[in-house]
This record gives sequence, C-alpha cells and structure tokens, in this order.
Amino acid sequence: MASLGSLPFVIETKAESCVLLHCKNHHRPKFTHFSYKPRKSLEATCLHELTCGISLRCDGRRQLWRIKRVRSSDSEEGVGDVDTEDTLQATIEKSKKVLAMQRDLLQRIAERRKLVSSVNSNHPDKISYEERNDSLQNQDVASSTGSMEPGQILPSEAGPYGVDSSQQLKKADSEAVWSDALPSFLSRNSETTSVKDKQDKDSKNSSLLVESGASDPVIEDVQPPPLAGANVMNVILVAAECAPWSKTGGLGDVAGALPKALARRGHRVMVVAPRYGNYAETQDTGVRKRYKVDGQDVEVIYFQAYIDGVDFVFIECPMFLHIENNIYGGNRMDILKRMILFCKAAVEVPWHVPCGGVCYGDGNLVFIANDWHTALLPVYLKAYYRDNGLMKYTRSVLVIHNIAHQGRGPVDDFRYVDLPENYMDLFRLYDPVGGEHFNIFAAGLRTADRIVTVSHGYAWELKTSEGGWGLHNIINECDWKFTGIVNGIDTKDWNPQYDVHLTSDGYTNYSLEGLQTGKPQCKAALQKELGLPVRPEVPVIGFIGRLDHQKGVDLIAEAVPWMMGQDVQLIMLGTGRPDLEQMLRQFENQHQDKIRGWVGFSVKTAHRMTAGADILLMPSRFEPCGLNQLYAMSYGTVPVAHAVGGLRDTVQPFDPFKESGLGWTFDSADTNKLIHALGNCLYTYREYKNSWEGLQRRGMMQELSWDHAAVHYEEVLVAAKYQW
Ligand SMILES: Nc1ncnc2c1ncn2[C@@H]1O[C@H](COP(=O)(O)OP(=O)(O)O[C@H]2O[C@H](CO)[C@@H](O)[C@H](O)[C@H]2O)[C@@H](O)[C@H]1O
Repeated sequence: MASLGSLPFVIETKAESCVLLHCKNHHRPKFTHFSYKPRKSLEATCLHELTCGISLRCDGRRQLWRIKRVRSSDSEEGVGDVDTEDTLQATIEKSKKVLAMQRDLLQRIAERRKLVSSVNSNHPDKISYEERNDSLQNQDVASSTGSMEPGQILPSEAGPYGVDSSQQLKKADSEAVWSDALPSFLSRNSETTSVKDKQDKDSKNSSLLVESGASDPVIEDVQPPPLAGANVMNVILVAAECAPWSKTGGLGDVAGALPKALARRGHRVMVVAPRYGNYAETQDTGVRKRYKVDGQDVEVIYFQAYIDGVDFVFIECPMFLHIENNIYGGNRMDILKRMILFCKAAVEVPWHVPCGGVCYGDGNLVFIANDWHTALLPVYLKAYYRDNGLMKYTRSVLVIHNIAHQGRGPVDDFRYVDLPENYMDLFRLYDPVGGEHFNIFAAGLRTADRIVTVSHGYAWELKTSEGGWGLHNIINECDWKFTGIVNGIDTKDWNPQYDVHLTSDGYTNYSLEGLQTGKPQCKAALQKELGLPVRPEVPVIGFIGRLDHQKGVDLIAEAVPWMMGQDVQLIMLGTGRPDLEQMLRQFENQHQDKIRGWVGFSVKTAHRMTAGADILLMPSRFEPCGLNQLYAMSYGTVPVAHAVGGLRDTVQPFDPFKESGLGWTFDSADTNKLIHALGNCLYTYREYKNSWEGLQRRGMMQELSWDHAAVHYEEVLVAAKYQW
C-alpha cells in the first residue's frame, strides 16, 4: 500500500516493471519509483501534501497501470481491487477534507483581519520609526504585565519590526497569497490557489487510470519515506558565509553541507546568507524589503537557488556586495550594521521569499543561527515577533563554532540593535577582560531555544573559565539546552574518489582500494606543482588554516629548526595575521628545497594538499571541532594534533600494541610536545610501513558524513520545537 499524505493508495500491477508516482501539484515535482512484481501491493510514501494530485507513468511498455485511492480508515485487506465507486468515494472524502481545511483557513483569515483592523484603528497607517519603537516598547511592557492579548500583532509595515501582517492579509484578500503569513502546514497546502482551484485540481485527481507507454522513459529519482518521519519540519540555517559561494573557514563548509544532510532526512531546508558577489546560479526573486539600520532605511533584494534539495537564499544589498574576500572586514560598527541588517532580513525570509513558489511560513519552523554574526536572530525572533504573538511556532537554535569572536562592544552599542530597553540585560556582560560591555553572543545564547556546539570536547571546555572566554557562566546557566554534536564532512566535495581538484595536473582520484598507487601519485603531483623535489620516500607534512593564535602556527614555527634537521618537506597554506604570513614566506625563502609557505586562500590547493601530504599538523590551541583533520583522515593523511576540543574527540591516538588509532596527539600546546608527537609519527612512517597503512586505512574507513550529525541536529530541532 502506498500512501499520499494521509491518504493511502493501492497500486495494482499486471506485469513486472516499474512506475513512477508523480505528484503534479507540488511546486517541485517529486517522483517515487517502485519496482514491483505482478499483482502485488506496494509500500511507499509520498512526501507531498494531502492535496497533491498524482499520475502514473510506466517505463515504456504498453501496460495499463491502475491506482486506487481508498479512505485512510480503510484496512489494507479491503482494497485489493480496482473499484471505480470506491475511487469516487475516496475523491469525495478528500474533497470534503479540502473544503473543511479551506473553511478553517478562511475563518482564520477573517479572525486575523478583525484583529488587524482593530489594531489599525488604534494606530495610524504610517507610523514613524520612533513611534514604532515606542509602540514596541509599550507593548512589550504591556505584554510583561499581562495586559497584552495573546496573538496580538504589531501594527507595522515591513520595517524595523518587519511584520506586515496587515499588509499580508490585505494582499491576501486580492491575491490570495496569504499562505506566507500562515503556519507552513497550512501555507503549503494552500499554496497560492483559490478554493475553486483546489476543487478543480481535486476533481482532476480523481482520474487515476493512466495508460502507460505514452509517457517519457523513466528517470529514476528514488525517494524513500522521509527519514525524519513525523519530525519533518522546516529548517532555515542562517550564516554569514556559505560554501562554495563564500568561505573563510569551517563555518562556510558547515553552512554548505549540514543543510543538505537535513534535507536528505526529509526536512524542507533553506540556507540564508549574504550575497557578497554575483552568484551565477541564483535568481532574483523580485522580493524587495526595507529594514532600518542605524536609523536609515536599507533595501535588500532576495536571490534564490535550489541545489541538492536545499533552497539557498541570498540577501543582496550594497553593504554586502563585493566583500567576499573580506567578509568580516571593516571597523566594528561596519560589521555590526551588516549583521543587524542580515539578521533583520533573514528572520522574515520565511514570510517573504517564495521558494519554488511557496513561502516556508512560520509554523513548524526552526532557525539555526551560527556564531555571533547571527546571534541577533534569536533575539529579534523573540523581541519583534514571539513576544508579540507572532511566529508562535518558530524556534531558534544557536550553534557555537568559535567562542573567541563574540560581537563585543561598549554598552552604548545597544542603541544600534533597535530593541526595547528591557532587552539590554541580555547583552550586558561583565568580565575581567572586557569589563562591563555589550555582547551579542551572550544575548543570542540567552535567547535561543537550544544551543549546540560542534564537538563534545568543546562543549565541556566552553563551560570552563579558560574555554568559555567570558561566556562560561552563561553557558553553564544554559546547560539544560546545550549540547555538543561533532561536525560531519561533505563526502561529495571532500572525497578522494570524486574530488574534482584531483583530475588534472598529474593528480588522480583514489579510493581505499587504490590508496597505494593513487595517493603516491597525488604526492608526486603536489611536490611537482609546488616545485619541491619529487621524492616518494620523504614524508610531506601539511598545515592548512587561518594564521592566528588559535591554530598554533607559532608552535610550528618554533618546531621548524628541528624539522629542518629531518628529511621532510613542509607545506603550509594560510592567510591571516600579517606577521605570520610574513613568517611563512620567510621559511620558504630560507628552506627552498624543503618548505613551501603559500599565503592565500585556495580551495584547490587545500584539496590537493590533503590528498598529497602524508601528515597533517593541527597544533591548535583550541579547536571547537576542526574539519581539516576529518578531511585528512578520509584522504589517508595522518593527523598530528593537539588533543583539544574536537581534535580530542576525533583523533584517537595510535596504539602500536593494538594497532589501533588514527593519528598522534599531544596534550598541551607546547612545541616540545608537538616535536615529540611528530617524531613518533615520522618514525612510524619510516620504520613501520604496515602500521602506517593501517592508520591510513582506519582513517579512510570512518563514516564521517553529515548524515550521522544530522540525526543529532534533528533531535535538537525537535527539542526546540517543543520548547515553550
Ligand atoms: N588558506 C586556505 N585556503 C583554502 N582553504 C582554507 C584555508 N584556510 C582554511 N581553509 C579551509 O577552511 C576550513 C577550516 O575549517 P576548520 O574547521 O578547520 O576551522 P575554522 O577555525 O575556520 O572553523 C571554526 O568552525 C568550524 C566549523 O564548525 C570548526 O570545525 C572549527 O573548529 C572552528 O574553529 C577548511 O575547509 C579548510 O580547508
């Protein structure tokens, strides 16, 4: 038995073959593919809506396929044969349901309209920014003293407080686009059609007898039932960077990959990021909105692309354009204003941006904000909307990728974020370093429904005064909603078997089976490309990362004299602190035949180094998760890392007696300890080839994909959803 939404279907077949169920009404057609034996009922679930129409197509043979619709209450046994009366009955039942749903929707609209007009009658149509501010503050006070009605909404046009319920409802009247403002399960069912359209479509759906052979050949797109099952929800990940469009480090990788894994579990997933450049894949949605930033109205344009099951929405405005190489550049105020604008515009995306024709809506929705740059989003969600009876079913999760950057400023910065006075306490923080100050990360952590960080080790460290960078007390207070989930990797982008950067210049793709030939070929290609002596026996040591205090580049620098006494080659790729960049260049100049210091950001080189190096150094002082060691291991490159944060979680130390483990770790950020670990590593590389290969193989055989982490994220999203 197959089921479409809550309506089950039986597919009856007469010959062995395969068919496709095609949900025509869905804005983005999805297919379910069945292989089957003659006269057998089939199990399948359509991901689409209750109201989707379907048609059957077969694989080219001239067979007559039949599909029968039955009532959801029917038992399986009673539905074996095709019966037009039953089909008709099922259609009538379905029509009734649709009509009931539409009635319910119309009633809700009427109620909302009443509410809006009563609010409008108390407020002039156009109120100034300051008036809105007062109004918000007053309502906030009213709310907290209990005089505000539940569900009461703000009387604004899309502006600093963004919610334009009245506008939306007026528009709904004429254009029937009210789905934007409704909970998503209603919005999507309603799409943008009228009741009559629905009925028309419904009646069309009753003709379910399809002759095969006339249609296109089968193009398979296997869609099993959603892995998330009943937990399927709408998820919007908001981040300041998103690979491949924008990336300064690991956050970009996560924003580009985690959403795809969540989508694979059946969630409807969107990523919202600034549009820093002219991204070819994206289309102008035609949606333009204005938001207040530092008293100025700033217009944003929403662009959109649908890739690998994920809606990518990019927010364009002159503040973002052409800074892709300097995303976090500019002075403190510039960055703050960009992030304020970004968060204000992002939180309203589910209302304004129709992805595939249909907005996400604010029901059954969870935002995933990332780091301090988007930590204002949970605050705006609460202050502008949820405190005012809007977005009642929307939740937020804040992910900590790096606590070292917090959006700190003087207390006076509070005036830029356009929030009611009583919100100041969320931002206020005192610590011995910053004194009393304004802290955006603090406010986000306090406001989000759930907090995640990117490994268990880092989750523990964040609660200590050394690891929490002044936010440990807040994190300890929030322990009940705080969890660690180790990052995954994008196994499409970062996979030696398919890596697009290994297809030219002498490099080659390789898998576990081809490790012994493929990896040496990549090593030779890397040595050649960088102008180092092409010597297969010499260990190539790599470092990739931001050149800053976190990554422990200075520890490598201190170890360079020792390393140069060894027969090794060292390749370092990074950008960051000018003094460390200069140091890289200097090392290369001093040791032309042994060191390459590549100052720059090159994704291609990072991939090629990961494939061609034997060893990856990660002496990070702190490392929330670390992706490079995960990439390295999956390419058969052995990590030598400081056992901290996610590195401790993911690099199990080599045990020569048990022939277990994945690399070498050292327990404090100390040059001698680095040298000791690297020394053992080099000794094993040279003297114990089998052990070395074992290390490589164990690394490559790990399941490091995002699919695993996505299950844990889903648990957090569900917990957030039921958080009141
Ligand atoms: N010069 C360069 N050229 C090309 N590519 C370069 C590069 N420098 C860095 N990269 C790439 O940027 C990414 C860095 O990711 P990491 O997770 O190692 O660190 P980052 O500190 O940025 O991320 C933070 O967020 C991530 C994600 O949660 C955490 O894993 C991490 O611990 C935390 O510090 C990798 O994809 C790496 O290849």
